[in-house]
Amino acid sequence: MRTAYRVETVRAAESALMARLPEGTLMNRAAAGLAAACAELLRPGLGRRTVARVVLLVGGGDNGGDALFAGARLARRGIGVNALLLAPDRAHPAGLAALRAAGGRGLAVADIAPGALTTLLGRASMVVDGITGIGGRGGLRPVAAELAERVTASGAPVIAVDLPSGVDADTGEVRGPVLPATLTVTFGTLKPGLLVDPARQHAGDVRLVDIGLRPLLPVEPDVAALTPAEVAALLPRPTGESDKYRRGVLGVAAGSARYPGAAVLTVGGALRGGVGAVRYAGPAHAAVIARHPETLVSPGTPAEAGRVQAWVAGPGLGDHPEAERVVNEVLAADVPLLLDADALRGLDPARVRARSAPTLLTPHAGEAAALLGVARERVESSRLTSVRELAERFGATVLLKGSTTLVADPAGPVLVNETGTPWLATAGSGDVLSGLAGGLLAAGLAARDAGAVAAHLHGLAGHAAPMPATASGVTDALPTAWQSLTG
Ligand SMILES: NC(=O)C1=CN([C@@H]2O[C@H](COP(=O)(O)OP(=O)(O)OC[C@H]3O[C@@H](n4cnc5c(N)ncnc54)[C@H](OP(=O)(O)O)[C@@H]3O)[C@@H](O)[C@H]2O)[C@@H](O)CC1
Ligand SMILES: Nc1ncnc2c1ncn2[C@@H]1O[C@H](COP(=O)(O)OP(=O)(O)O)[C@@H](O)[C@H]1O
Ligand SMILES: [K+]
Repeated sequence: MRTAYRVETVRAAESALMARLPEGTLMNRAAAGLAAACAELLRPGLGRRTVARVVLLVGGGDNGGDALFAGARLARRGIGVNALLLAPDRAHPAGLAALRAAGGRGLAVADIAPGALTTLLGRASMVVDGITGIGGRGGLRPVAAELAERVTASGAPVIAVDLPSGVDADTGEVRGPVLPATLTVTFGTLKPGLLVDPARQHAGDVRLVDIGLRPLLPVEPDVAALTPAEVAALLPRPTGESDKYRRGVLGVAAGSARYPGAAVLTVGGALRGGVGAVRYAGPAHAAVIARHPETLVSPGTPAEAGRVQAWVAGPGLGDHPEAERVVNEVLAADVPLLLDADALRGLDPARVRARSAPTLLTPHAGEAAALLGVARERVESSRLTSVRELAERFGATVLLKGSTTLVADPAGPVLVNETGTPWLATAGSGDVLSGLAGGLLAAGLAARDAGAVAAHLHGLAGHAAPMPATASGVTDALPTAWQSLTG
């Protein structure tokens, strides 16, 4: 797993580690990793014998200290380094002394004329952002924000130290001005904000520098991303003893006379979720059988459909009374259940909490907002907080779809999917995801794993589908995605 820890945990681990090591060791390790990353990016320029010039943005904390010590290392290699000090009286004293001793310059931002600043930034091969790291509070303050704007306008590549300045390390929220980076060099461990949008979008590529923190971090992270190998290990595979019933049967209650396509797409995803069979129950049975002849179809409701190991309900059900009956029946079934789309409308947390079998809810931001009684924008800006709140409120696993797909249980780490692509934002692709995750539930995966594995495969299929991707194209690309994981 790629793991991320919140600031409080990082600080506790850092203090425990610092107590065992000579003063300055951790900052020295951080600065060495940062300088190496900068030098690597500068190398092509140096090869053409252009003069490399680096500008450091230095805040009043240790994030600025990292930048200054890294700048000193670069200056010792003959690179021109200018440090712009936002709080000159609080700039890391040892870091500033090291930079000056190595031939670099420290300048108070307030003392630089606007024209001189434009020239400095215009000539910079790169800008190193050491304004704030894990000590940053809220969006950048006015002086830092103005400087950030000038840097962005200059077009110079920005290397963020630990985090892009202005983002919330713990939640991935961005509440005000921020300095977007080309590359973020982070220390000891990833922070949740480097994995979760909108902050993640500002981090560029992320490189983790080992400073020896890992053994001091708790086993359980706050946020994690499954690696491809971990996803591959979770994929259900038939064995010699398997038959179609033992592999799992998924029931699908989706689609309506008005939306038959939702049934077709959900079943399509379900058939590629590693189950032995898919039962479809509902009014779109003719459309389903026409497209997927391997489906066991019936026109009735879930209670009449026969035995299944899990249910998926919701996509395209519509909002008529029959849809309500369908949702009531699957809520009463004592097997794992995935509820999406129309099945989420007005869903009562008490009814979900009362279930003894696992429940997986898969809202997009609008559906999540309705369930939480907040505005959609609040969910989009606070994805991590929102998914945790929903999981807690419903006592269920929640997969929040969108620019970063997150899967949360009421307790424990939130899983983030890293394979997604905005091409998946196409009508019906969520239906495919529901079927796929439902298939994995029926095959025996825990709700959290089913959600995370489905999101991973769905993202890979989104990349593999012919452009521009359609929901049917994503469905058809799922075997390619599956095979890319299993070799
Ligand atoms: N601990 C360790 O072992 C290691 C830590 N390491 C490094 O230390 C970093 C943490 O350092 P830190 O704790 O000093 O906080 P930091 O991120 O520099 O921010 C505080 C400064 O920012 C300012 N400021 C705050 N908000 C602001 C805003 N919105 N807009 C503008 N300014 C704002 C704030 O001002 P103040 O509120 O005090 O007025 C203060 O000056 C960490 O990310 C990593 O890089 C590495 O060396 C590895 C070892
Ligand atoms: N900006 C985005 N980046 C990556 N994935 C996205 C983005 N927007 C939507 N998606 C994905 O596209 C799918 C859309 O699902 P959903 O909103 O339920 O649409 P529909 O109801 O039309 O099927 C989800 O898997 C979601 O995570
Ligand atoms: K920073």
